[in-house]
Amino acid sequence: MKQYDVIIIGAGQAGSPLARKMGKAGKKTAIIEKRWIGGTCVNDGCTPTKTWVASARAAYLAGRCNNLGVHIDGYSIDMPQIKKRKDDIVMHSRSGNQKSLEEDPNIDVLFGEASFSGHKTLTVKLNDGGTEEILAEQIFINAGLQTVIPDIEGLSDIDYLTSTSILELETVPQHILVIGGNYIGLEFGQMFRRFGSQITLLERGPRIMSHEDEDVSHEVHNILEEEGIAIFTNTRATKFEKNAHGRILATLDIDGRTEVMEVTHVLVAAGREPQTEALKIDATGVETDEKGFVKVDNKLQTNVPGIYALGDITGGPAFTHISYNDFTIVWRNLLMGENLTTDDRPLPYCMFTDPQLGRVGITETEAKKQGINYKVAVLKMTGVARAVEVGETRGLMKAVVNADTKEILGVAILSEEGGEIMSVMQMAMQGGITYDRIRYCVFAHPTYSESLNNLFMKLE
Ligand SMILES: Cc1cc2nc3c(=O)[nH]c(=O)nc-3n(C[C@H](O)[C@H](O)[C@H](O)COP(=O)(O)OP(=O)(O)OC[C@H]3O[C@@H](n4cnc5c(N)ncnc54)[C@H](O)[C@@H]3O)c2cc1C
Ligand SMILES: NC(=O)c1ccc[n+]([C@@H]2O[C@H](COP(=O)([O-])OP(=O)(O)OC[C@H]3O[C@@H](n4cnc5c(N)ncnc54)[C@H](O)[C@@H]3O)[C@@H](O)[C@H]2O)c1
Repeated sequence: MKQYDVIIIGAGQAGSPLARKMGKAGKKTAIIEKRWIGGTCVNDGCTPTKTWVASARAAYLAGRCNNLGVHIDGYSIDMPQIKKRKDDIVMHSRSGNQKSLEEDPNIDVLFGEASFSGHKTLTVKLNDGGTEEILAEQIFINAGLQTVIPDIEGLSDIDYLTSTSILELETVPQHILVIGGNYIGLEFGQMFRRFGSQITLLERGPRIMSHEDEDVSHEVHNILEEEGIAIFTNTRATKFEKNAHGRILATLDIDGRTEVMEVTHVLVAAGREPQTEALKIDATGVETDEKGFVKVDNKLQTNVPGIYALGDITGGPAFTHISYNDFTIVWRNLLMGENLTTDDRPLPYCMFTDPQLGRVGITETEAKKQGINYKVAVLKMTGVARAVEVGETRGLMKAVVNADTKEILGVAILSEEGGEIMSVMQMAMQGGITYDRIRYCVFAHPTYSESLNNLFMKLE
């Protein structure tokens, strides 16, 4: 059995940078990856999807540039080229990541699936064949999530798509039924609508994006419908079958009413679940919750000293920047003697629909629930000079503030580059800048951020 100082399971957004830091610190390190270096974000998450969102936006702009007085004869979608551009960007990132790990003499990269065979021992079923037994005092689990496949009659008999397999398409599907009305369903739904697919989207809850405020989710709903996406809420697919023409017949329960719909493709976007089963984690005594997420304390250590878990597998918010922040906490605590925790870290995120939804802090619903004496400011993008000038007037800016202290508690920016505007607000929130100061802050004209003046003037 080969002994290491450190073993890392999963080369995702926390595992890869942690391996590099451990190797650099002279620790004999093994990193085990069953698929590709870089994990979900680089290979089948953020990077490829945002690359495709950019192509889809180009199509959208081409379709409406007449409004700006620019006439083009028409445009067409070259899906093989769109895919190749995405593949090139992914490969560039993946191979750069892999090279940086393989170049370090202290790091062994093992391609295979890891499972625990004992307290701090692992068996790696190598992708090339054979197995390897390894052990270490310090083990870091960064195994991430996988798509949840709902238990629906006939689903396993049709060739359904997931957020991973859809990225291999070289043709534009005629009609996609999307199951799930949150990040993955909405980003892919809008993107493929812009590539030319007919999109029908099902959400089992009463509205899409159920964790956002109702007015925000309503606005996104309207924007997507305006682009031609059919959205059914309170709806579930109950059965799938193939007809004689090879098309898919989906039986839907739409708010209690049954309807059969013919589609060509089904995209499952109903959530993601932890990849703990294959890890055989029971052998270690590490505790997981009822869904299989690894339980950790605020320094990301499990109940077994020396075994840590980072990123999505802990059940925290499933975002790349959170996984990366987990890495920075563990690395600085263990190698730089710091005493950092996950307590009170901000949670910004951005949904890359167009317009984007940039979000940080609490929603109005949460403020109400917490009994805070709050005030809300809302500014429609039609009232933002920059938005009018560039012709991007869909969406709104919303801020929730503490009425007593003037503290900014949360914002939702649904606008072009909403993620960037949200980040300006995040900096203010972290720096303790209250809304009354932003109201009279001098911003360059005419930028989107300048309209934060007007947003907070709504509170006068
Ligand atoms: C379609 C899509 C779009 C997304 N877009 C965004 C976005 O725009 N912004 C954002 O912040 N987040 C986005 N996310 C979420 C983001 O990708 C994840 O939060 C992030 O990748 C999590 O990183 P991680 O390090 O925790 O896990 P991962 O990146 O999933 O890495 C885990 C790695 O562990 C490996 N592994 C698992 N089990 C084993 C095992 N037993 N043995 C060996 N290896 C194993 C896996 O193969 C994987 O490579 C998106 C996700 C998806 C699916
Ligand atoms: N821009 C981003 O940051 C980004 C983009 C994509 C994914 N992600 C991450 O990936 C994770 C997974 O995203 P997701 O959208 O797949 O999952 P999700 O859990 O966020 O949303 C799934 C949606 O599907 C619905 N649903 C579940 N089962 C259903 C069914 N049988 N029929 C109809 N609707 C059903 C749920 O009510 C929910 O609205 C997210 O938590 C997010 O953190 C982030």
